[in-house]
Amino acid sequence: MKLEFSYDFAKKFINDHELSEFLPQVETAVKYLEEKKGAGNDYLGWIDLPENYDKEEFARIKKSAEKIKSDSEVFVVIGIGGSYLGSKAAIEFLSHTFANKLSKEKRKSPEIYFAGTNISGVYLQHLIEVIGDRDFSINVISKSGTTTEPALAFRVFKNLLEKKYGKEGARERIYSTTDKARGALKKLSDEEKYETFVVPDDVGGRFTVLTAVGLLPIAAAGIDIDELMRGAADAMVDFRAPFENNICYQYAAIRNILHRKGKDIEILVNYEPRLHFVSEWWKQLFGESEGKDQKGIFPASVDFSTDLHSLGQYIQDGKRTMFETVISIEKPEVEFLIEEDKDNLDGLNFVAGKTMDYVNKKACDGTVLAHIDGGVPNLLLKLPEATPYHLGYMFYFFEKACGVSGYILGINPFNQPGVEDYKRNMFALLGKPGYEEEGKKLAERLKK
Ligand SMILES: O=P(O)(O)OC[C@H]1O[C@](O)(CO)[C@@H](O)[C@@H]1O
Repeated sequence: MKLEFSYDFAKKFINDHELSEFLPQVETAVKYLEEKKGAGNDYLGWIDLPENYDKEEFARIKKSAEKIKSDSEVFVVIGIGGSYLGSKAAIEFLSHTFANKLSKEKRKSPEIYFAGTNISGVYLQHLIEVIGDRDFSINVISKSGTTTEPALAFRVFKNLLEKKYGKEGARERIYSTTDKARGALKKLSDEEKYETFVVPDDVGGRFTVLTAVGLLPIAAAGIDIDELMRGAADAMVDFRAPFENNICYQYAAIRNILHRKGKDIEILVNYEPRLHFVSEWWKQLFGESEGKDQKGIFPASVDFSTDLHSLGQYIQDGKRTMFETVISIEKPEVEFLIEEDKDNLDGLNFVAGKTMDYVNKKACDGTVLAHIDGGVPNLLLKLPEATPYHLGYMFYFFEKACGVSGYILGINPFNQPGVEDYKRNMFALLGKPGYEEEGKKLAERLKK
């Protein structure tokens, strides 16, 4: 088993005939995607990426990762949105939970931190303090090269590197991932002769995890990127199957059927902290792809059992506008045994001799049943284990499901016009040349 999908716990909410009646819409969406006939069809490079990628660049990624591992105690990855979430998801999912806190010998790769994901001076200052006087390298990732958050962070770390190692030395420690021909970062990278990797033209930011955008940081974390790609390649083949054997299309269909019944929110649920950033990646993938033209399922996420003690009440009992997709990992990496306590003051001796994972899975089963009883359909995704192969497989599963689902919804899943509005306002308020008039109007509105 590579990944299992079941909608048994949504059947109470969907009549048998609905799925077969929905089939023509799925088939049209798939046709749009595979024949590249739909809106945004110039951004479909991710579809055959697992076999059709730049092998020379892939080898260079591995070589650079080895260099980073050998000459850096700290590696700072600078990027935002699709330029960081894929690698962050993979690194968190596949590494030791406290990797940055392990000794160098145990870690076998640098401490990895992300920057350019916010506009916080406090965050930057604290990260600089964490690096201290240790050797470090950076990977600046930006397709446009002008996104404010990473551009500001890059200024900071580029200066820091140049002060510490001189211009020549810094050049050896700056890895740049950007457009192959255009943009501010490409220009600088060429001038400074940084080791440069490409964000392909036909792959939008949120679909770039299997390009250099995701792969260099993932490889630098000591993760086997061949296995990641192998998983994605298998998914690419498996998810060309007809609907009845294709869990990717089934997932896309079911979420849309539920959406049309008023389930406007999909909550991605996990029971393992290592999945937290997979959810963050998934939220950008679906949110930026589907939320447009005043339509779309709102993608949310929770970390259970933690959030059962906060949002659990709402999910069980609040407005009935949501469904859940639960990801579980079948085989835990660690069998953590619960011991007998002679006083048994907490009354938990009845689980002594069981593993934490056993209890966790019972919490999951119990919650799924409680939530469907409360009117929340549950979809289940079972991942056999936390390996690069299975993650690559799941990344591709979600990417293709997102493309199909977006076309079912009747939007262009591959653009993101809405994210420009806040940027325009921010630039105007900051007094960026060319935005003066707009800036005055906005300042007036803020006074009221
Ligand atoms: O790689 P860039 O150009 O810095 O963009 C980063 C992110 O910003 C967005 O363009 C919008 O905020 C995302 O789609 C993208 O993932």
